[in-house]
Amino acid sequence: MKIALLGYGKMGKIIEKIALSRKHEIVLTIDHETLHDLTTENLQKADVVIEFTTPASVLSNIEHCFNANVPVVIGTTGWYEKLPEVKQQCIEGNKSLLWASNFSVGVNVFFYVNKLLAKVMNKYPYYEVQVEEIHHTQKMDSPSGTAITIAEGIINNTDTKNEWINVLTTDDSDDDANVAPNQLLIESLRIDSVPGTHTVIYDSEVDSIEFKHTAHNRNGFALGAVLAAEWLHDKKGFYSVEAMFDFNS
Ligand SMILES: NC(=O)C1=CN([C@@H]2O[C@H](COP(=O)(O)OP(=O)(O)OC[C@H]3O[C@@H](n4cnc5c(N)ncnc54)[C@H](O)[C@@H]3O)[C@@H](O)[C@H]2O)C=CC1
Ligand SMILES: O=C(O)C1=N[C@H](C(=O)O)C[C@H](O)C1
Repeated sequence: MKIALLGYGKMGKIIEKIALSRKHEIVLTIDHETLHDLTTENLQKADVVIEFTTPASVLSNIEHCFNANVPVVIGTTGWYEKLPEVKQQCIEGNKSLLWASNFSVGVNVFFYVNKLLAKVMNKYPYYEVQVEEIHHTQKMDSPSGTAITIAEGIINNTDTKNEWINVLTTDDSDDDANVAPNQLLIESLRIDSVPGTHTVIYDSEVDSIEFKHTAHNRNGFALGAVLAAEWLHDKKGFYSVEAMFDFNS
């Protein structure tokens, strides 16, 4: 497959390596210094685009891909309030887009089990639930996209929580956040070069249950993004990565 990479930072560079190892060809690479090459003509040299950039640039990148009529896999986080609008544009225009807050197999298994766990814990409301995420200090958005997906998995499967709130800290201090009973707290920590750690904690007076995913590096995210591009390139429509990881079959 011919792949265009939008974003050539930490993720773009690993995606390139994995795509080449799977015998794909990189026909276009764009970062903030080569934006002049981001043209419809250049995008149309690719069978599929993989986009890992910034919350500020993702929407215009999606528009470029839709205009060029090239399927696009979106890894960028921090723009999800626009998902309904983008979905509508994609479906009405008969375009192709797949997005994921996290492409790794391990995290997608975690998403699946998180929902089952939330259903079970809903029977025991004396456990208070919260989500913690830890990422490197260069991360632009908080909470992480992954933490939002985890929080939505809990909210949709519990009677006590109907919205999440976020508290961002740069140290491990134990300041108590002001959280209403209907709110699910997402605590975000930014530490050194952590690739991504997510924990769901159910705490009661007598015990705690912790469910945790730790990324050791970024290779799992990158492989998942290439697998998503292979899955999407001949399809039309708007997909989340759940369509690719069908754990029910
Ligand atoms: N969904 C997933 O599995 C994962 C998502 N991410 C997300 O991917 C995004 C990128 O992450 P990193 O690669 O770590 O960031 P990074 O900061 O290392 O790289 C971002 C790249 O985007 C480029 N860029 C900036 N503006 C651009 C534009 N208008 N067009 C094209 N490129 C542009 C920059 O030059 C840079 O090369 C973040 O939003 C992050 O949260 C990161 C890892 C996994
Ligand atoms: O910015 C990152 O690095 C990551 N971003 C994604 C997110 O916001 O969830 C996925 C992963 O955790 C790494």
